[in-house]
Amino acid sequence: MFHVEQSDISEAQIEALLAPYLPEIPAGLAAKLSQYLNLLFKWNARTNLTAIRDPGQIVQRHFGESLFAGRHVGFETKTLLDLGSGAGFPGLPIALLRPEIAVTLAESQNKKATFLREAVRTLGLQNVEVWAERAEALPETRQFDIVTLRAVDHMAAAFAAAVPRASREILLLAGAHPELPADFTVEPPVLIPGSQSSYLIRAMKSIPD
Ligand SMILES: C[S@@+](CC[C@H](N)C(=O)[O-])C[C@H]1O[C@@H](n2cnc3c(N)ncnc32)[C@H](O)[C@@H]1O
Repeated sequence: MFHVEQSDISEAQIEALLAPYLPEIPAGLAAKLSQYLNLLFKWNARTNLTAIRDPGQIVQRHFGESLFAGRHVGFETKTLLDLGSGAGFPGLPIALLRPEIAVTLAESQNKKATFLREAVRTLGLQNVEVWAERAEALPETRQFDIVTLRAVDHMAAAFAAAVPRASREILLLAGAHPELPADFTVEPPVLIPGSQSSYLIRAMKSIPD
C-alpha cells in the first residue's frame, strides 16, 4: 500500500498496483493513467468526484476494477455505453485500454460531466463521447454492444435503463444482479481481485435466430 498525500505516484508503481487486475499493461497506458490520476486529484480538491483519497487505492479500486472489466470486453465490441459514469469508471479506463471502441459516458450530474469532458480532452481520447444527461434521454435509436454499470445508485432502475440500450451484453460490477428479462442469461460471476463481495457479472442478450 502506498501512503502518499499527493498524486505523485510513479508509472512503475501504477503498473505494479494494477498487476492483479491487468497482468499485461500495454505501452503508454500507465502514463495516461498517471495523467488521469493527476486530474482527478486536482478536481477532487474542489469538487467531490471520488470519496477515495489515497492514490494507491484510486489506482486499485477505480482503475484496476475498470481495467479488469475491460479485459472481459469481447474483441468484437464496437460500441460501449457506461451508464452513470461518475468520474469515468469503468468507461474511461476501458476507452484507454481499447481505443478502437466508441465509448459513450452517460453522466447526468453537471460537474461530473464537465470533469469527464476535461479528462477526455486532457487524455486526447478521440473515441469517447460524454452524454451529460440521463441515459434514458439518449435518442431511442441509440444502441450499444455493451452497457457497463458500476456503483450506480438505484441499481434496479439503472439496470432497467440499460436493458433497451444493450444489443449484446450488460456488464455489471456489483455484489449481485437485479432480476433479468427473459432474453438475458448470466455467465458465472467472477470475483473482482482484492474484493470479498464484488463481482464482474456478464448478462448476455440472446440473439434471435
Ligand atoms: C455513485 S456514482 C458511481 C460512478 C461510477 N460508475 C463509479 O463506479 O465510480 C453514480 C453516478 O451515476 C449517475 N447516474 C445514475 N443514474 C443515471 C442515469 N440514469 N443516467 C446518467 N447518469 C446516472 C449519478 O449522477 C452518479 O454520478
